[in-house]
Amino acid sequence: MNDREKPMNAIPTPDDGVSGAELERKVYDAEFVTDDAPGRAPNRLRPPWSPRTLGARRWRHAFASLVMAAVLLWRSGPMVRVRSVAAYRVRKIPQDVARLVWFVLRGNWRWLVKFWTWATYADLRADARRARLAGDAEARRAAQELIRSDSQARWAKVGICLHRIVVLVRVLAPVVIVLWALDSWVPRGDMWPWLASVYNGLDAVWTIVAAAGPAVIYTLPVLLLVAAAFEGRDKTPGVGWLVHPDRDDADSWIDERMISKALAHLGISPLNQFFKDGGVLAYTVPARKDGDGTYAQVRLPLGVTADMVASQRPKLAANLGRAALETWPTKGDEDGILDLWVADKGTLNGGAGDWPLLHDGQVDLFKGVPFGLSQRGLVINAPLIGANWLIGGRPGQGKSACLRTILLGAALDPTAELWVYVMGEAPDFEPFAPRLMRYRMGMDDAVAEAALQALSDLLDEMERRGRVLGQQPGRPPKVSRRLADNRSLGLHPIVCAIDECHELFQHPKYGKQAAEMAIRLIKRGRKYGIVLLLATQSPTKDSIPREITRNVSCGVAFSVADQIANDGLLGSGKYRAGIRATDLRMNTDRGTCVAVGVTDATFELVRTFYIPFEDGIDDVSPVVTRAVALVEETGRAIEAPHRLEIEAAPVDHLADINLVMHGERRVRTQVVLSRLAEHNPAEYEGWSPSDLTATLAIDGVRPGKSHGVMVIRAEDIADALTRRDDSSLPDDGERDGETTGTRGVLPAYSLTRSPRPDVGKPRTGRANAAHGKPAETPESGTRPPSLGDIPGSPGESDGTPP
Ligand SMILES: Nc1ncnc2c1ncn2[C@@H]1O[C@H](COP(=O)(O)OP(=O)(O)OP(=O)(O)O)[C@@H](O)[C@H]1O
Repeated sequence: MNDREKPMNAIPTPDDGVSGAELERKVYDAEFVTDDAPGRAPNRLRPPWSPRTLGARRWRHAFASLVMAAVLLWRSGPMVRVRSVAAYRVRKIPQDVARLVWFVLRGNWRWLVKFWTWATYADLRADARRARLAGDAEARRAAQELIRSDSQARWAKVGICLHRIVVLVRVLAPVVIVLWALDSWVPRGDMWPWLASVYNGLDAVWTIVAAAGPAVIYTLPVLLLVAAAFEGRDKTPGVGWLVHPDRDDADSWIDERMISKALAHLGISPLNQFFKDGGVLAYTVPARKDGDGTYAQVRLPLGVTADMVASQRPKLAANLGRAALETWPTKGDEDGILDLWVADKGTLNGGAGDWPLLHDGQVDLFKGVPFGLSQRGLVINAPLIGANWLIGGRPGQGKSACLRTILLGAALDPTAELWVYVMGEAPDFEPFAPRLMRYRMGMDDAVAEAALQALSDLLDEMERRGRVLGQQPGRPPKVSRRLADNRSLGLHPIVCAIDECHELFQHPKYGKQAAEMAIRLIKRGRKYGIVLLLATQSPTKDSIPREITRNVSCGVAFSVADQIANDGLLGSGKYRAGIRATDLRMNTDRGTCVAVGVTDATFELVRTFYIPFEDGIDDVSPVVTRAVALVEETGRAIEAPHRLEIEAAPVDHLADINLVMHGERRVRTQVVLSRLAEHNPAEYEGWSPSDLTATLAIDGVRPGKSHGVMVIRAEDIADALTRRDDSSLPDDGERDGETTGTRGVLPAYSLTRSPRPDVGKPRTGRANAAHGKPAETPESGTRPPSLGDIPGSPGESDGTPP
């Protein structure tokens, strides 16, 4: 390459055939093309790879990153909040200073008043005055006596104090004088070493006291000022002078002033009048951070109820700068107390996150199953034992997913027995099949019939459990973890879930019976570890019996259309009390529900955990596999476990009624019923007056009327008993050998249940098809592995309910 071909900025090398001097000259003549910033003198001599250039670049880069980070920090949420507070405080400085001065003055005045009250017994004197005006001589004498004794006690205390001071001075004075004299006459060097070190220690203490003295003297007035300002602070609720921002800053927090302001603009006349007259709301719980939001409790003024505020929820939310879903005004302990919880802006939009038991963990059903996050951001453990659930909402809002989460938790308790009935074509529970003892899914009658059979079997099981419990030492009133763990008793938890249950209750053939049985189970099964989980799209009074909605302990409502559906799921009056799933937005708030009965709180706004089972994602099956392994590990079986069969002790209703008459001539039927329930809850709890009438009718007794109320007469019962005893004498041809005790038991529910002639007819529902389990069809001579499958138990032979 000749010189002309070389680029201007090429560096000549000795190989180019130039001398060192030429090389140097050429270098000076050349010009480096650098990418330095314009305006800066080009670094002609330093090549871009020189260490100094690289170092400078690194510095520039570091500086740029630093600036970038500072900008990001400046714009971050917490910084914006800090800035807004700081700006707010700066704006308020003059006002705050004036307030502080006022507080200090008022604080001193309050101290003076307090001292005066204390010194002159002003409060007790006022009591005495009031008593005298009221003519209450006793109270006046008591107040005067109190003043006298209090003043004596006060002077006695002063005397004791003075006496102690004198004693102290008497003891200390000689010691101090001796020490002082010794130190004055004897040089330190001549003293015993221990005495010298005592003096050195005293010197050190004195030096510290001398140094700290001035500091204390200077800080004391400041402390006094702070204390006076604190004493003189505004004590009316809702007034905070340090940190409360205005509406502009409402994104960050809510305080009493903002709540009062928001309430003052709801358009509720008595509330408006209250504020107009200068009223100040009393906050029984001042606004405080509560989970992901703010909670406050307000005592409303005369003429205003919490319901009135709840009905203005959208306006209240707007006044507080929140969405309606983020604002929860509800009735407190009384109608006049408003519980208000306001979510931090936007926090409810996030999901609940991963289910805590997704990858590992086990469940104790007696402690509950994690199923969602409360509005306070805490994990809610769904109570199952002793509870029944009704889950509802508009289609596609997360009911089945919620039911699946609860069941999946239940599956992780190896002692739990699970039954699932899906009254529609939905594969939501297919992956559960290996862990389920009973599973039917489909839209045909056979599934409805199987569900009815399940309810009937659960009722039988309930009776059996009642008897087993009755035989245990101490007659425990309900199943406990300890009893459930005792396999020989068969008292383990049974969880029966019915998805789209309205299809069952509205079934033309089985609906009525299913509803009756479900009601009995819900009312009485809780004690016996039997749990019913119902999910429905349609919680109206036609689709779900009123008695069910009234008696379930846990109601869960996803987004619902109206007040009827809301109260059907959560209980009547909930809508009026401000507990409204109607505010949950369809699809936007999918997976979020309003739940009652799941905690001690009046309601919870729950973001439910979601365990996906759709679009090729299946997080459910691995948990089910784990659950099955757990069952196997504990040596249990998914199939019908052994259950202790206790011979049903024959219940003699007539004798029981006679017993609870307590020898009285006439007893009201209602009283008899409550005494019977007390006497034998397993048998009589849930009995209605018509049950009693029907039972008495068997023995020819009819309740009569006395003073307008239905009563049972002791003489009628005694006659019936005599008649019965006579007719059961051995020489009675017809009833030969039959004693009272062997006449069999009339199952409590038989009064409301009629035999089902169709049991045993062909069924066509699908069962566990995906998992290779045999379909439960009568043709194959099998029926669902039911509680009747215990050897020797009734119904084993023909599959007919007892
Ligand atoms: N907790 C949740 N978090 C996030 N998404 C959810 C949650 N629960 C449900 N979803 C979404 O909502 C969809 C519908 O849920 P799901 O099938 O449980 O509704 P559903 O109310 O039972 O509907 P349907 O009444 O039609 O049976 C799910 O496929 C899922 O994508």
